[in-house]
Amino acid sequence: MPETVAKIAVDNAAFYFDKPFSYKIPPALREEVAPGARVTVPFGRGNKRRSGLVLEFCQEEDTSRCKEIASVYDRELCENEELFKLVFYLRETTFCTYYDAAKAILPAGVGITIKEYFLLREELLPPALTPRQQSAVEALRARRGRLLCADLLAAAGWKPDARELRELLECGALERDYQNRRRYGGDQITWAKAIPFTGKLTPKQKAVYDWLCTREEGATLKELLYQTGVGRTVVDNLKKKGALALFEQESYREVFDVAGREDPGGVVLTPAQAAVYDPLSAAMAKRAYGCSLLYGVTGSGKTLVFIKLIENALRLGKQAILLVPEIALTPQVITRFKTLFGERVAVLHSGLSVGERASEYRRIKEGKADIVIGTRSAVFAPLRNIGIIILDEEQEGSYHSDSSPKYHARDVARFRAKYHAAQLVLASATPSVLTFSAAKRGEIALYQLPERYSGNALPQVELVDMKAELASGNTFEISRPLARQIQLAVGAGHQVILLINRRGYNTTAVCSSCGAVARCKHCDIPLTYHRQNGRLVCHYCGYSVELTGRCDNCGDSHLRLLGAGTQKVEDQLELLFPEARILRMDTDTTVSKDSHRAFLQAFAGGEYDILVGTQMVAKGLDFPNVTLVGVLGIDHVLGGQSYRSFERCFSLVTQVVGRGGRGAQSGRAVIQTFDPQNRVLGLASRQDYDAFFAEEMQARKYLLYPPFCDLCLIGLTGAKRERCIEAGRALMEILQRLAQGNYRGVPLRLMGPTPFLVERVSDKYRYKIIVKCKNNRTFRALLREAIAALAQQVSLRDVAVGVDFHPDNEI
Ligand SMILES: Nc1ncnc2c1ncn2[C@@H]1O[C@H](COP(=O)(O)OP(=O)(O)OP(=O)(O)O)[C@@H](O)[C@H]1O
Ligand SMILES: [Zn+2]
Repeated sequence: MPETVAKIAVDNAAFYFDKPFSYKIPPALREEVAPGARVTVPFGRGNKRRSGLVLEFCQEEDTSRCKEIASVYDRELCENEELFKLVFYLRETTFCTYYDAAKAILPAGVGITIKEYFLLREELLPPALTPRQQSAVEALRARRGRLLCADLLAAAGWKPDARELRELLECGALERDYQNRRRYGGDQITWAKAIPFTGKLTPKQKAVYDWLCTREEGATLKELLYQTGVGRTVVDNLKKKGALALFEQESYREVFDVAGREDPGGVVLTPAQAAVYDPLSAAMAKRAYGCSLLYGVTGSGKTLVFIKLIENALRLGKQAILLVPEIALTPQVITRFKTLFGERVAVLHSGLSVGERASEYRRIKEGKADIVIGTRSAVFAPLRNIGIIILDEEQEGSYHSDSSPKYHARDVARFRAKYHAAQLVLASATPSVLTFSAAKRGEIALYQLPERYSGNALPQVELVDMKAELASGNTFEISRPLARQIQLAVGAGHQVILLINRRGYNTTAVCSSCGAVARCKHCDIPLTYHRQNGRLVCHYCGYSVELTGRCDNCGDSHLRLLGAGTQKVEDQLELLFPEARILRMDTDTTVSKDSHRAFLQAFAGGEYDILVGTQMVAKGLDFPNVTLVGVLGIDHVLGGQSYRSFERCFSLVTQVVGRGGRGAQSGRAVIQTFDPQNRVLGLASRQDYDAFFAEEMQARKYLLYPPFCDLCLIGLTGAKRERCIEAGRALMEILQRLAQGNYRGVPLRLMGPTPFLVERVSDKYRYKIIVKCKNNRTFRALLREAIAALAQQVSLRDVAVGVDFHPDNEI
């Protein structure tokens, strides 16, 4: 008799092993188990519990070797056919596992962790026990016969595969037991507070304790670790000694309420804006999929068009998703939309606590919200009846996920818009070359807003030659022309935004005796000095050391700080403009969740004259009183290694220049560079996107880059460099063989293996093979086959293989 089994993909699989396993469905779970359900199953020889995703039901003749599903913990995807289909789409197009795809689609916090215990069965204990078995049994008895796996191993001094442990399991005296724990309730953040203490402390513990004593009300654990540079264990040991207390506290709320209300009907579009709105709203009413690019200069009122389009969607009984590239942008946008649409707006982004996200998710699922605003992952919002999806600043790199699944929000949005027969609108003042070329070829519709709403011209841009500044004796980060403009603007009661393209006080520490740069122990990257905690910090892995001035390379005490960061510029501004009120915003000052909103509100309210910040101040913000924008450190972007460096530089300059002159007064911008003759900067300062686009297309055609081909990066990661290279060479050979065999005729260019720009991160070596290709089903089949063939070579299994179809930083 054939029996129905569930095909299940498990968590923690390498993607070439990610094939469904058959499991029997116990009668008690018949009702609950369905395709899309997340379940726990016994897996492998030890029958350890794993999470898994039910893909489908099947009839099988011989089920004698099938195990049974243990429990069901989540049915989210059973109830949503579209999102379940998205799992398969993500796996096919991004080379992730089924389970990772499901994890990305469902909100964080819906997941579970599985805790593993041992149970003692006294009656089955063998008569004679070894000393270690004896201590294990005693430890179990002390806990009424049930102990966490790890604790039992520690008590007995066993490794997980110890023979003495296996004996007890085999005779049944020990039994494994599992408990699912929902990772919920993340609204809490952990705080630490010093307790009067006189006992002995290690030097590290003492340093932490002394720092904490300076904080009367305590500090968040995160800040404590940042400021003192120690690991969590030091803190835990202090707690054990009774020198500090850890406690949980409710975090701030980011899903805030807004005071006023405004009727969206009161928003009146200009004729130019209406010319964009009319055809798009007509298309929405027709209920057919469409994709368009809204190319509108900074300050042209794209947001107003979004508002009206979304209002129209609601009128048609439909729903909307608005994606923005940065958390920093959400407060302004959310305030605007909440004022207009109130409760109908839900917010989803990574800055929310797990609890907040779960509650917003629920509101969306229950149909209490129809407008979802958020960053990349909000594209997965469980709306059932989407009319429009908008990607604001569609060219931004943050729409691509760097961890598995390495999806691009634009692709997911397209999938969803097609499913719902909805409109997909990509908006930008500087569209990506890819999107603009698609619009030019007529593959997607093109709408333009060439004028600012205010009628003002775009700000006038001045390029300042920093070589000349240096030559004339100004060693400050701020050039004299910029300083003069700041003086004028602040004097007139206007506001200024300064963009600095780095964080930290100084970028690097260099030894003036031997010339060595202070580098991270675990990554091939220089450390960055942070003044707030007086430490050199690795921006890749978080490693940090105290800055002593001593060079690790030669031992001399001649370590000097080089380069300029936000903190240093802030200091110099204070010197130059002692009267001005300065606000610095970067990832270090905005660690706490609510600070973005608080800072931006204060700036909007006129509490500050100058806003200094990293990229987070460059985009999307709308402050009518800003008339001057200064750009420092743009040369870093220009000199970037990516084929998109010029595009990024052009976009960044345009965006930041566009923050000025949005209100009644016109704006000005000053860009400091060591390369004032640079063509891209020249085009950017004239805001000539069309000329830039034409040049860029020529270069890309000549050098073969997107849109003239697709890119694919195959990453090889492992603890040993030689193994990565070896695996890379083997994979190259396999790819070449396939391309000359069954896949003859598939367009393909292979390069590599070469190291990543940063070869080692967190003690792992990283190599890459770059493939220029046509990313379609055939190519992906070839790639799958090649990786599966590589996985056959057992000797290379310690190298992890990953695939990225948007490797913009590495090519
Ligand atoms: N139809 C309109 N009615 C009233 N105000 C408008 C209208 N259109 C634009 N504005 C105002 O003009 C300013 C710029 O608009 P908005 O912020 O939407 O520009 P944008 O195109 O999104 O710019 P950016 O690309 O720089 O983000 C805003 O203060 C906005 O309120
Ligand atoms: Zn590091």
